[in-house]
Amino acid sequence: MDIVTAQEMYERDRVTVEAVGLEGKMLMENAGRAVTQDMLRHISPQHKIVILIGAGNNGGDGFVIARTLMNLNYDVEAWQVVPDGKITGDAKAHKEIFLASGHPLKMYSHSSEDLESSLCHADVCIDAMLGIGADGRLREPLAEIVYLCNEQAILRLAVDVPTGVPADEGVEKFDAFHAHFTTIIEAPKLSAFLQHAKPFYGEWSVVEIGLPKQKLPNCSRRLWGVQDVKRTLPERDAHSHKGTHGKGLFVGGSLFMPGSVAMSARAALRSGAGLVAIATDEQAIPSVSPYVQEATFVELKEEGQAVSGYDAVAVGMGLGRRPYCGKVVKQLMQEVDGPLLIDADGLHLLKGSLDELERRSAPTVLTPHPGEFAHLTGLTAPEVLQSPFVYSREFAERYGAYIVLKGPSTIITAPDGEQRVDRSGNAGLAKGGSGDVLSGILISMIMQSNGLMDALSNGCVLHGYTAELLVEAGHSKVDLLASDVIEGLSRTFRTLSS
Ligand SMILES: NC(=O)C1=CN([C@@H]2O[C@H](COP(=O)(O)OP(=O)(O)OC[C@H]3O[C@@H](n4cnc5c(N)ncnc54)[C@H](O)[C@@H]3O)[C@@H](O)[C@H]2O)[C@@H](O)CC1
Ligand SMILES: [K+]
Repeated sequence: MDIVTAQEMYERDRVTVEAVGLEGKMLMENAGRAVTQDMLRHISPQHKIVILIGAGNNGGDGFVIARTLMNLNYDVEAWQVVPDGKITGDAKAHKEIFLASGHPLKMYSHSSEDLESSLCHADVCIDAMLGIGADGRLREPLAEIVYLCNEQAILRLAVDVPTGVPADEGVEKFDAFHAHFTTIIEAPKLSAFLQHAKPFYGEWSVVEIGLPKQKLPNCSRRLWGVQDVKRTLPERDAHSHKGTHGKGLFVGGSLFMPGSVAMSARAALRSGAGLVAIATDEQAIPSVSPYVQEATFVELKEEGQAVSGYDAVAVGMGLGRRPYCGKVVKQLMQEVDGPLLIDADGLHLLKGSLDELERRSAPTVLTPHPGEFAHLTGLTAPEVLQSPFVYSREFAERYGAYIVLKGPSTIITAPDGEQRVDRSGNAGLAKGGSGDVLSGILISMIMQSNGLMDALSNGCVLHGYTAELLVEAGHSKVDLLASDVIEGLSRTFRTLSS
């Protein structure tokens, strides 16, 4: 499923109207009906419903939704919250159809008392005030109406985008309708994946309104989920041997942080890697080896390691930040001629050798969380969180690297700017060790897949989906450990192949 900016959505509407002749009025009818159908999941015939209708096409959708619900005999009060003169074009046409159908329309005047009393007696409030056309902070009377709605103990449903939420990234502060559920039209907008905007959407679903898929412009962003993994995960060949599934090297771990590299290596094996070697401090080997008995070991040396003969290398997990570790990361960037994944301490140390990153011709994968990405880019973490799509694309293009920007919505970016979003997982993953496990799964996927983007996207979903399955099957989001996710991979692979 594509993920679009407001501009890209307008372009899709334009192409639909111009290239295939589906008129705007017809699209609005489709949109209103599809949204109603979706919202009926949350509405019962006993509910009193208030629908709030704004000036633009989002309001136009509102007229269609109100008419559809009224025709189905639902108890609906439709409120137009802007002056008549502001309603134009397709929205005006649908207002006329609404009125000609004999349905009553209430007008919001300067005093909010009437609307407040209606909201007080309602069970459900549908927000069709503002969609992707929101421009700047909410102006009156919308700001006050949104405040009133958010104050009520009422089920709040939003059409396309909750009023006040910018569709795109880059906006720091806004007031907005706090929806429990949002029905998004055709494609989720960027803000549905931003930490500060996402809560306003509540749970969301997407409805299709008849845009001609074959004619739409290509989109460089898409959502990646379990179905995509099923479609693209390589099958294990019955005639394969351990070499077929790749030999990975994990560089990291230290006397006081032996667990990280151990978990990465074990996660790689659990997700199908054929052979795993670990380069770590000599003193760490006795504590790492019992946890990953299948691994072989090499001693991590200040003067450099032998890096040939591996299909992929990961560095950073539990490596520490001792002065010589920076040299280790630099040496790997210079000498690893296959895929190199840099995580955790490796990312911290990378900051001093970004020129090496730019020089690398083999693929490099960076797996930062927003704090690590902020450190790498010189941005602040709030800046990263406000505009993760644009900043990760800029960095990936500039340095020719793959970026896996981790979070509740993980954004995976290729050097050519292609982006995938994985929103699997749960709060149980917000624990030490999760990143190490993810790195192990990613290395394993990199070694077994043809394309790097599929490998990274599938790895992220496998990690998140495993946490979901574990919480369904008896764990809680509180007790879940990163090591449970490693052991849970067996259930995930079984589920995916059934
Ligand atoms: N053909 C299309 O373009 C379709 C559009 N659809 C709907 O149309 C929406 C987009 O329509 P529009 O482009 O008309 O935009 P909106 O309906 O989001 O709103 C634009 C209007 O809101 C007012 N406004 C903007 N910012 C404001 C603020 N901060 N405070 C108060 N008022 C503000 C403007 O005066 C303008 O009249 C989508 O979200 C979707 O719901 C659907 O009907 C499907 C088809
Ligand atoms: K809305």
